[in-house]
Amino acid sequence: MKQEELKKLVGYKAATFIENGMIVGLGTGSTVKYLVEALGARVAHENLKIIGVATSKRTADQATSLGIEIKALDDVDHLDLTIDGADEIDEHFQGIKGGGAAHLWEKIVAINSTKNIWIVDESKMVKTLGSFPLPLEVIPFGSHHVIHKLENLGYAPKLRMRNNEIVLTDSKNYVVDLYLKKIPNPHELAMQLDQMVGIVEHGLFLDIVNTVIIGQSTGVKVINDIR
Ligand SMILES: O=C(CO)[C@H](O)[C@H](O)COP(=O)(O)O
Repeated sequence: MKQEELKKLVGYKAATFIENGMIVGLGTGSTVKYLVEALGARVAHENLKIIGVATSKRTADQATSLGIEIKALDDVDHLDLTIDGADEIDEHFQGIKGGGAAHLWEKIVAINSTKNIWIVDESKMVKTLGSFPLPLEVIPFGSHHVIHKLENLGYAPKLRMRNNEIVLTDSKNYVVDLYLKKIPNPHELAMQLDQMVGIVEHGLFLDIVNTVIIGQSTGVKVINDIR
């Protein structure tokens, strides 16, 4: 099966985890796009009543266009479940997110959610994190100094650009990707990055996910009760 088909498979599978009455965090990315598509179909044809909280403007726009009610995070008092994609997941189910520049909102939604499900194709499962560049959301003010400090630490930072323009997040911040190759101790790195002024949030999602749905060429694998 092609990667795109695996993304669709897990997106559609994840939509079946959503129950009537739930308040659901909706992630961002090309895999989540299929989840939202499937959820829109359930809302339209099964009279499913849910409220979605989107982790990006892109997801909010897609969900709204399909008739899914979207509320701002501060307009709900809890989230039952959040479903999101990931860029890498290691053997301890720690993850890297932010390939789509949405990890700040994604993390805020995730940590306010009772349960978190990640949906990935099998290429995202790795032994050790770090092949995927680690995204940081960085405040524009003083960002060159932050990048310089990261260079001095040997973290190979690169300001994310697209079509010769600096990429801006939904909060109008920059994204700096760290080309680390390997992250042997994600908790240690997360603590260090948490303490650096100017970095709003990093893409290490540690001890967050409860269920991972993996699209494999042999079918869908669901790993439950991770934590
Ligand atoms: O973290 C994310 C966006 O910030 C995405 O969830 C992650 O990049 C995976 O995206 P895709 O499903 O397109 O591979």
